[in-house]
Amino acid sequence: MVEPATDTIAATRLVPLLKDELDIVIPTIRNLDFLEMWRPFFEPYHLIIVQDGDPSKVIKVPEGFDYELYNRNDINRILGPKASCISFKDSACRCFGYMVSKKKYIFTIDDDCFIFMLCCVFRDGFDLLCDLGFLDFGSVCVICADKSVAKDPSGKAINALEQHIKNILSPSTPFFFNTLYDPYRDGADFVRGYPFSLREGAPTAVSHGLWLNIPDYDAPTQLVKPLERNTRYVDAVLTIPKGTLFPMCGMNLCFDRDLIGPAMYFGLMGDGQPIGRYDDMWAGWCTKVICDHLGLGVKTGLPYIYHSKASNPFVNLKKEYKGIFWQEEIIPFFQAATLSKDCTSVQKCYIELSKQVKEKLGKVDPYFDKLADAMVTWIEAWDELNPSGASAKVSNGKA
Ligand SMILES: O=c1ccn([C@@H]2O[C@H](COP(=O)(O)OP(=O)(O)O[C@H]3O[C@@H](CO)[C@H](O)[C@H]3O)[C@@H](O)[C@H]2O)c(=O)[nH]1
Ligand SMILES: [Mn+2]
Repeated sequence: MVEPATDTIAATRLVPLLKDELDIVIPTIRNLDFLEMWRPFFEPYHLIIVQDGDPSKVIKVPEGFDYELYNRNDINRILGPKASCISFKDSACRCFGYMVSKKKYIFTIDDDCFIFMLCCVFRDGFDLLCDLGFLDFGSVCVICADKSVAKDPSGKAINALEQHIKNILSPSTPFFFNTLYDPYRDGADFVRGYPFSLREGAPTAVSHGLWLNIPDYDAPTQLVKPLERNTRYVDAVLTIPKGTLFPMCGMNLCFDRDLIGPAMYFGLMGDGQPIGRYDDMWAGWCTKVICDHLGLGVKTGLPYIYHSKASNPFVNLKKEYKGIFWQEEIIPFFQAATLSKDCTSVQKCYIELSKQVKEKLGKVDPYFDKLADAMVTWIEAWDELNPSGASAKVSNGKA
């Protein structure tokens, strides 16, 4: 058993921020041994595991974690006919976890993502990861190849979840760009010329983290640059300006469920669908349009996680290829999308958006007709499981 560095355990045990207000959602078709690496950070939190693929397969959850696990049979049982809006055989299934959660915040992470400072948290983390087949022997930490404990500028071991929580609990600046990045971080502030009337900022709805080692590239880029690894750790958190879309990746993502949860539908992907790997992208485009409309902020940058496994670029190309040309029509659609002023809730915004998808993207491909209908089903299911006014303090679901 790999012993985590004691100072890290102590550091993480001291600050399990939002322990009872945040759920960690993990989509998986693999095993969950990766949780051992995250134990000091994740053990205090409730996990919602969405098991994709064959529901008869038993997914073993390491001892000591508080979790609920849903497979396809559970999704069908809970949602009935509305389960048709939840993708099968695609990481898009993770959005079911957002719907069944009872908490105010969600952090979602893939099962091949690690604390990128592996050797900084677990002296022998690499050996265990190599034993588990996640890494080739001889890998070195992408940041501190000498395997010393790397720290952030304040000298603390990096805690990805804590950074997301800091991002989400501090305001965003979507209306005017601050050139010194996030003005609410220690050691930064608003620069000269920044209007004082805007310094209160906007509520942050989304914190979008990044990845070291395997970057989240599309299949063509993966094919052209199979050996490219991201080793650039940029110590910055940025608000994505109002009116600007971005490609949201679901690998390392945190959001405020009360502020934007109903917009985080990851679409119809995978089995039986003409497209895959555009789940998080679709959710990100809908989310950003709605955040802009409601005056909410979206941040990107820290924290980084270490993404260990590249999915197969040829399989990815088959999943993505329609998306690669459809997105040349989808992006202008979202860039031009406007929501009426009586769209005062996320649900109303989302239903309005679904009507525009049907009207304007339905002519691109009949798939978007289906997707628009699924967007409505998603909201119906969300409202059924989350009757408005339900207390955010309701206890966790069953394991
Ligand atoms: O059919 C599936 C495939 C995978 N999963 C789980 O989803 C995540 C991501 O899977 P994986 O790491 O294999 O894929 P990546 O290409 O690295 O993922 C990136 O692309 C996006 C795909 O839409 C994804 O959000 C990004 O992270 C793992 O946890 C798999 O276990 C699944 O549930 N069903
Ligand atoms: Mn991956």
